[in-house]
Amino acid sequence: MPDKKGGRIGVRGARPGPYAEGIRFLRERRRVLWRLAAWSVLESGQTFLSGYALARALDDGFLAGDRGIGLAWLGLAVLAVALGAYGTGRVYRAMAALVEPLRDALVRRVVTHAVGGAGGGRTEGGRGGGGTTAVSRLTHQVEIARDTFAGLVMVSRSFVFVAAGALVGLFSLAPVLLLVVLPPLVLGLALFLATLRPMARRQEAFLEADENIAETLGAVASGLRDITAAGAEEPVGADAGDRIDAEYRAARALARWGVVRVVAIGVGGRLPVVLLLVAAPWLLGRGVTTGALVGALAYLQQSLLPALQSLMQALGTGGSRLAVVVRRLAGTAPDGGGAASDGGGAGPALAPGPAAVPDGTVACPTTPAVELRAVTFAYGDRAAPVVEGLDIDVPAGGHLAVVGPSGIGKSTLAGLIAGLLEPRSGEVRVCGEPVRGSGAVRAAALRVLIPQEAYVFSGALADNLRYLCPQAGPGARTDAELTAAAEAVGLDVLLSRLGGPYADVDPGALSAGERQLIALARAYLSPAPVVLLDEATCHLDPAAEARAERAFARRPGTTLIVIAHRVSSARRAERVLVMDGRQTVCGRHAELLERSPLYRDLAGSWGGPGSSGGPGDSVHLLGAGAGASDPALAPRDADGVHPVARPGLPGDGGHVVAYGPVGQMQAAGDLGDRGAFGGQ
Ligand SMILES: Nc1ncnc2c1ncn2[C@@H]1O[C@H](COP(=O)(O)OP(=O)(O)OP(=O)(O)O)[C@@H](O)[C@H]1O
Repeated sequence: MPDKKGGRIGVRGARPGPYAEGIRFLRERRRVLWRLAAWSVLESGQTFLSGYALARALDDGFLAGDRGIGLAWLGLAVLAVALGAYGTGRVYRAMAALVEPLRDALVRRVVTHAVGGAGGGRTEGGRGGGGTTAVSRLTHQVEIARDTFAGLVMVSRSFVFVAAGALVGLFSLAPVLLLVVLPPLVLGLALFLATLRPMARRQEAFLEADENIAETLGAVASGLRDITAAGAEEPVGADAGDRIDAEYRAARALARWGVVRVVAIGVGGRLPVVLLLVAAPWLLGRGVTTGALVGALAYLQQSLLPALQSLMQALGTGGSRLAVVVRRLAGTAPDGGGAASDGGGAGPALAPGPAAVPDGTVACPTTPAVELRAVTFAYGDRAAPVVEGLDIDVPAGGHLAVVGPSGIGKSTLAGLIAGLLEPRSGEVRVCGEPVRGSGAVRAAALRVLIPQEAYVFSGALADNLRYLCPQAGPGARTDAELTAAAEAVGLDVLLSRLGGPYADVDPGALSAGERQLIALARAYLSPAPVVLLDEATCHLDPAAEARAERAFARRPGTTLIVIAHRVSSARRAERVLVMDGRQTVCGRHAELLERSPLYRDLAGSWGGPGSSGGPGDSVHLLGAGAGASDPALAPRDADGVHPVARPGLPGDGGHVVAYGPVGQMQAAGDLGDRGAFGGQ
């Protein structure tokens, strides 16, 4: 909305939108447009004569017994066709003068933006591969935009001039013909125009659904090992099925509007013919000649109907495609954002969002890095929930250990965070991205899950290690980085023994622990900032496990969640989540030893009580209703620093475990007969 000073509220000084730019582009090329129009008149002359000459040839020539006149009129029509063809050739030349500058302008913008983006810190120091890929992808889109734009201009122009030629011809033959032809033609056109907007929206929805499928299947194909390892075939299959269903629905909605469009073509293109035939006696009675009737039919069948069909086809599909492509290009999002910003063809290299930190690991742009909100999950509709009403916040850079008896749901929790399992209710986010639905692919790129079963494939060790890294651009790993990662997680001995990163590995010849080390180094090298280790070190000895975990804890920008099977793992973590159904609690190791009988038992069975908490560690065991009255929690809640008690959790089964910033514990519960640890 323009404001009183003539600017635009909120966008003063901003770049004009793509459509405004399009209009300006055309205005600046008025001369080319006039040239186009002038040559198009030759085409309309041909249309005019196609009916008029036929009518005259019949009425004044063949029906009047004068073949010479008849043939002369037909000859004139043929001459007009030749002239029209010449005009069409000139139209193409004028068209080049219109569309090539458009292409140049779009390419200039894309390249400028990509180069600027590379300099703006969105690519990792010195690596330009992602920029090259993005530019190549976008210049391809520019070609699509140019071709589609050219097609639209050609077809719209052709319709206007053909319609003008035909209508002038009908009027010249007998004005009363327009009475029969014009109403259905106008009605059909109006109906078609009314379908444009809704159909464009459906078309975009369909394209988006289609891209979502491609994206999901791409992610599934590249993550098959993870999916199999985590036993997530069913939910992943269900997710892909949902997307296929969504595309099916989008296709049906599009098809419904397609029916309206067919009706529009019928009304605008076919109905005039029928009406002309039905009204023939009436028209003949009003002085319309046989030749004029045949000429009118020729106008309808040979000129108007094909022009109308081409227009509808071009505007219907090409218009929507152009709108999508132009919006992406105008957004100058090298990922091809816009409708497909949820991954539609977006390469990770220049994707908007998290910035790359120096070592190529993506930094979480948000904290908490992992959020669970009132998450309830069960394996099956009638099964008892494994996780119920769970809230967890793990701050970016945090280190959480998850412990609990066998079968309590630790791997399930890892699967939920990784987005492999779909909660019955609640929401899971990684670095602010929902792990299911629209943000799933982005979230998947932000986390890496290493399960207990380490998969190593036959081939070069380097290929195994780079398996989760992009080939080029940010996150692509040099040989030196491979060696450094191997050193960090404790794979260095094996690496030397095998003969370097390019030595072949035979998975069968490796021990379970060695395979785990390779999987750990692979996760270490991935650009994902959130690392989930689901008993991924269980085959390592305690010292090797400690070395690997410490490596991840020190890895820049990393949020580490370890499903622990040794007390030493829990002791190393900043916080420990003790999964115990409704008695799930979270706290420091020392606090939990004091407060959680289960944790004490686990620690005991693991072989010792471990260390005690340091000074300043304190614990709030919250009994029924304590959340509201606990003085330690009330001010935080009031300040909105952290959500605490959640009375709205489903049923009475909810519990809240909130893991605040490092060095600060925040927790409370919707307690009832349950408890949660909190401390600060
Ligand atoms: N794919 C599945 N289908 C049905 N039930 C499952 C599935 N995976 C796990 N469960 C059940 O869910 C519950 C939690 O299992 P989960 O593997 O998450 O526990 P866990 O704490 O990781 O166990 P462990 O320490 O033994 O690995 C168990 O009762 C388990 O039998």
